[in-house]
Amino acid sequence: MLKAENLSFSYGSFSLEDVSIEVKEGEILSLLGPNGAGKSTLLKLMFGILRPHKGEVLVDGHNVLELPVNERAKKIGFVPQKHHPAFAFRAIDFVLLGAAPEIGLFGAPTRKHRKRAYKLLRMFGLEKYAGRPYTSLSGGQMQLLLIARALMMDPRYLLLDEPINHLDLRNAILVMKKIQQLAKNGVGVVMVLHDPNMAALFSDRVSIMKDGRILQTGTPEEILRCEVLECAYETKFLVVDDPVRVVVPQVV
Ligand SMILES: Nc1ncnc2c1ncn2[C@@H]1O[C@H](COP(=O)(O)OP(=O)(O)OP(=O)(O)O)[C@@H](O)[C@H]1O
Repeated sequence: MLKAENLSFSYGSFSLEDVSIEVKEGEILSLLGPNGAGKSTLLKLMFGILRPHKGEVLVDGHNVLELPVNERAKKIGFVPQKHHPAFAFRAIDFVLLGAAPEIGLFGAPTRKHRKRAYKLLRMFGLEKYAGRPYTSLSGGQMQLLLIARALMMDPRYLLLDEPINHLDLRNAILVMKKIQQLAKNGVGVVMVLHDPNMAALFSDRVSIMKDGRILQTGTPEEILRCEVLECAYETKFLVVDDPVRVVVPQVV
């Protein structure tokens, strides 16, 4: 279980207050909420990049801040929202960067690391791009590569910040299906999404945030309702349930 318990944190004028969420192995939890609600901040707290002023993050019972980097990387993988590589790594070398906590600053990847990196490229259908510069890949391919990099240490939990941002629908579905497959293989996933319909299709549970707080957590059916969405986004919505739940903003 990856568990954030009563987290509080602030950056000057913004504060996250008393936030608790948890995800089990094999479960997908989506985080929704308007811009600036604190979703990315919550993921960074869960990964241990930020230190909460109050509360703690426990991964399988261990405080995430007390784990050595190498141990934490075996537990949690993180895919950040923005990525600007310093230079044009080849796709295979970019994936190998995910093993850095194990390799260390002065070490070199072993045969085992290379084998795993190629296996991940194959898993995402990217093996033919292994030698291509990361920066020459499409948005969807880059997103898959970022996820592959986060999987190098075979983590039990994956934190994904807007994994389908900027992707067309075909690539978005491709990435979401890969995430679903990882969850079927036992990985616990927390992902930030902006599209409630993707959350409805691919999540076991949804948490909705506003102003640094969790408004509500529940099944997609419990959360993706007009009252909850209108409270979070201050916009009118239409929710249709046939044949699947569809959320549409009301524009008239
Ligand atoms: N490094 C920082 N220093 C100061 N304020 C920050 C910093 N990072 C984020 N913030 C502020 O904290 C608040 C929450 O930001 P955060 O990125 O967590 O929101 P979010 O819900 O992920 O937003 P979005 O959907 O736009 O990505 C915002 O008001 C943001 O401006």
